[in-house]
Amino acid sequence: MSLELFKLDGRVALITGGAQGLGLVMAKALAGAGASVAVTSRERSKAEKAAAVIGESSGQRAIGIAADVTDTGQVNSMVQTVIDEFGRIDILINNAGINIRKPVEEFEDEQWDQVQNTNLKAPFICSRAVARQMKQQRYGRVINVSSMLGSVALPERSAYCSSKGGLLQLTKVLALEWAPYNITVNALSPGPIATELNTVVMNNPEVNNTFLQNIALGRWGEPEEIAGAVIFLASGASSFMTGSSLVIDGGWTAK
Ligand SMILES: NC(=O)C1=CN([C@@H]2O[C@H](COP(=O)(O)OP(=O)(O)OC[C@H]3O[C@@H](n4cnc5c(N)ncnc54)[C@H](O)[C@@H]3O)[C@@H](O)[C@H]2O)C=CC1
Ligand SMILES: O=C(O)C(=O)C[C@H](O)C(=O)CO
Repeated sequence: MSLELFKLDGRVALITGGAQGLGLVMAKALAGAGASVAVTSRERSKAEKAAAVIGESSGQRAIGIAADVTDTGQVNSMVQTVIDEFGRIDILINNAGINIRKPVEEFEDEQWDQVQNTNLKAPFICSRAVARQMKQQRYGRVINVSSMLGSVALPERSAYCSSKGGLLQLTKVLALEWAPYNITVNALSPGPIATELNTVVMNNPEVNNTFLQNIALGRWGEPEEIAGAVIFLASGASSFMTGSSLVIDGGWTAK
């Protein structure tokens, strides 16, 4: 056994929403382990800027692609661009996600749909889009970024918790369907990590305090603290793991 198990030389990774937050950290981590990467954002300039930063810091080839992951046509062309540019696609990280927090009675249908389309439907259509290439290669790693809130509930997060719980189930079904092709499908379930998504929570002293009381380690996670887990799930080190979820929550769910 050696660290070779974690190396990603020659692998090609696609990270949705990879221009900031956890997506950017994961893209940097995979490039640091030897992978070529494609990062996507709805804004071309953001995607290309992130790719330039990743390429510079890792020495690996990195490209930025503009795509809205809720649009099937854009997703299919995003995947085709990766295959045209790199000749293959080994790792898909379904990372793009949003949250809308409000009581159920105040939720509008469009807001519910927006959360479900981004957090649950998009991982479905992105995974479907890479399936043909990964099956041909007889190799693939799909990583769905779910959440601790896929299994733990919090008030005012009806759409978010439902979407992330659904994503854990989608992960299992894809794992079963694609196991015969040597494609593994796993979820990453982070707990509270200090990113833009959580600014509103961190800036509310009362809610922030409740969060800190629930996190056994007593602090928010830093985005870089998920890097090791994503390299594990993307590499040969996790070869016998599929249909599972890796929880990185500072001990919240252990309480
Ligand atoms: N930060 C945290 O505490 C946790 C985050 N997560 C999940 O991690 C993922 C990344 O979140 P963060 O980096 O924290 O948030 P973030 O808000 O910094 O990043 C989310 C990214 O998704 C992109 N995105 C949203 N809708 C999109 C669309 N329709 N098409 C393309 N891109 C789109 C955004 O532009 C942004 O780049 C999300 O799925 C989130 O639910 C899960 C558990 C904990
Ligand atoms: O509490 C919220 O609201 C969040 O958005 C929290 C994180 O995004 C999350 O998924 C924690 O697991």
